[in-house]
Amino acid sequence: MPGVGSDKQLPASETALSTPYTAPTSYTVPTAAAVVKPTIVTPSASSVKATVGFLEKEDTVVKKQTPPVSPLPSKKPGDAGGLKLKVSVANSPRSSPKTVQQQTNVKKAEGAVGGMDVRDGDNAGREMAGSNLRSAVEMMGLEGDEGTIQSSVNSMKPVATPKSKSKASRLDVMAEYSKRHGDKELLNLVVIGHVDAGKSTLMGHLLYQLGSVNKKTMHKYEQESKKLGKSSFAFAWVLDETEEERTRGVTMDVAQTRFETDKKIVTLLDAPGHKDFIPNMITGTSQADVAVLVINATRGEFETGFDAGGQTREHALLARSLGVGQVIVAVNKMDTIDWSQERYQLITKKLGQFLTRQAGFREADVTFVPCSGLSGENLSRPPAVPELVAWYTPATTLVEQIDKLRPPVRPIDKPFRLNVSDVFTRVGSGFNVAGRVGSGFVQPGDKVIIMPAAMTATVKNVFIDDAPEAVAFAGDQVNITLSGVDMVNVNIGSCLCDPSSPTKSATRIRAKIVIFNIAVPITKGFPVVFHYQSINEPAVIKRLLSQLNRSTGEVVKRKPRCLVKNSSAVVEIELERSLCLELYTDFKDLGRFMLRSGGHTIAAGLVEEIVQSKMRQNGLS
Ligand SMILES: Nc1nc2c(ncn2[C@@H]2O[C@H](COP(=O)(O)OP(=O)(O)OP(=O)(O)O)[C@@H](O)[C@H]2O)c(=O)[nH]1
Repeated sequence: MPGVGSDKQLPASETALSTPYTAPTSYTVPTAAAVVKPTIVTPSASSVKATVGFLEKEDTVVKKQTPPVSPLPSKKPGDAGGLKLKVSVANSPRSSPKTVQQQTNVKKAEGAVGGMDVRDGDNAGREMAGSNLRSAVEMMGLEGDEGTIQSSVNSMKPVATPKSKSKASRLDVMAEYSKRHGDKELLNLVVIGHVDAGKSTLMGHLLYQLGSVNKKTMHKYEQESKKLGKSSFAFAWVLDETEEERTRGVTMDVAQTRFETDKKIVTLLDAPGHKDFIPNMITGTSQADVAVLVINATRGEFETGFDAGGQTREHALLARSLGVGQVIVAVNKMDTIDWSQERYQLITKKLGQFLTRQAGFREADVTFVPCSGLSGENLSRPPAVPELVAWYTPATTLVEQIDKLRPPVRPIDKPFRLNVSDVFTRVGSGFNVAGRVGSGFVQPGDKVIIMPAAMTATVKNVFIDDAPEAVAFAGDQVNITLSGVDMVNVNIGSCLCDPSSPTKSATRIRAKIVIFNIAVPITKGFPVVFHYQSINEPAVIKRLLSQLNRSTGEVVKRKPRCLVKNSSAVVEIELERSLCLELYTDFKDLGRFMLRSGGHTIAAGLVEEIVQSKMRQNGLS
């Protein structure tokens, strides 16, 4: 079958490094039609406990750029859901689809850290999945066991910060919040997995089965993909929208859309699997509550994805480190192995051990589903293939598993934060920003401070899925019309925040990090790429302050000379330019970051302290 199991490689010319840094952008196609209103859920005490600290986060970039000016493209008939958004870390104007070159600029940034080419990774980490990783993950408060999670994060419990009183007086926010808490729960779900595992096909087919894509559009995709000799990618085209993605059969950006099940309204983020686009995958995953990890069950292909160099482990570890607490493993392409129970059991056993023992997921938060994205078996309808029905009992479909996922706690009682993922003008409403509300809530009429420019602006309108709203809460993807500030003061990566509690802008931070399975130890001056939300920024590990016991977090050595694989430490990191960052103790979901080097993820970290802050440097304000 075409495409099955092929390891898609991009031509070298397209992955070559040439420019040192790219700012993120996003691509939004809101529409008045088929608007799906999100429902915010107040989780039960048990779900709160089980999801300590695992909340979605926001895009941030600190890079001066000319804001693109473009009207919003209109929705195409048959597009899934009411909103389709491409989230990426490339620097194209928001209204243009990403090109391979733009996408690979991310990699260029990594290769050019500190003026040093670290692409080949000779001095960088190789594999994340070390045998001792579990204890490292535990130290980060990511331990699967609930009790241990609690004790691990006790020392860094978020501090409740007061919400803006002026806002609360204008609208009974909690009443509004409860009103929106309808029957359906809102979930942000990222689809991850090794390249070619079938992520886009699986989700495209699911969207089709759920009626989010009409027959006419699907027929069009079938015809057009056939013409290109890529008929097996027809369902993937639902999510892979750009010409480059379709002709190459490679997802490059994170595609965002929505679908509804009986119990959930799901914001779906389809992440790229190719290793060149890990920064984009991080962007998407940092906004997710839960994940579907897609596995290619084909003989030899599961092994390739799971073994050293495959993205299965890296994606799972990244997701866990970025706060995703629940994962559904979709064991896909079961049709290629004749629905073999034996093979399914082998895969679920190996992955189950890895996810719970090394990646730090709780056993109860890992579920498995056998399916075929291509044939549509066991996605939204109970299986009918006799070979599967024979042993898969009781049968649970992918949608039923999604319905069982718990929504996270939305930090609406925290000060307002929105990291800007897009800046644009809109016909009829003027200057807009897009992004996800990271914490708190926002209403038309609110005054906000834009950081790091430190400018005040007024919120004129708040839109969710292109419909005006009286208030938007943490977790909502919004477009906000601003007035009282010049557009040049707002960039992708700027943070809109509550004037009574503005965000911090950092150039140097103290952070607790867990180091993955790196090949070369980290020493003072080690260049890294700092990934925070949707941005990536060159940085340097300036000081190694202490090495920690991976299990207890106690200091075992002060001022170590180097940090080896699978260890944990407190370090000082200097950022090339200032970033709007949050402390993990204040905003647990906004205080996490990843470090990469040489194209590999080498560590996950928590921001403990802003050591140095520069508000106006490098033309950022
Ligand atoms: N036989 C079979 N082929 C599948 C199945 N799911 C996907 N494929 C094929 O696998 C190939 C890759 O599918 P995609 O959906 O593009 O995979 P992906 O994981 O989204 O790829 P990237 O995002 O680029 O990593 C296509 O040729 C699909 O038709 C399946 O369940 N069975």
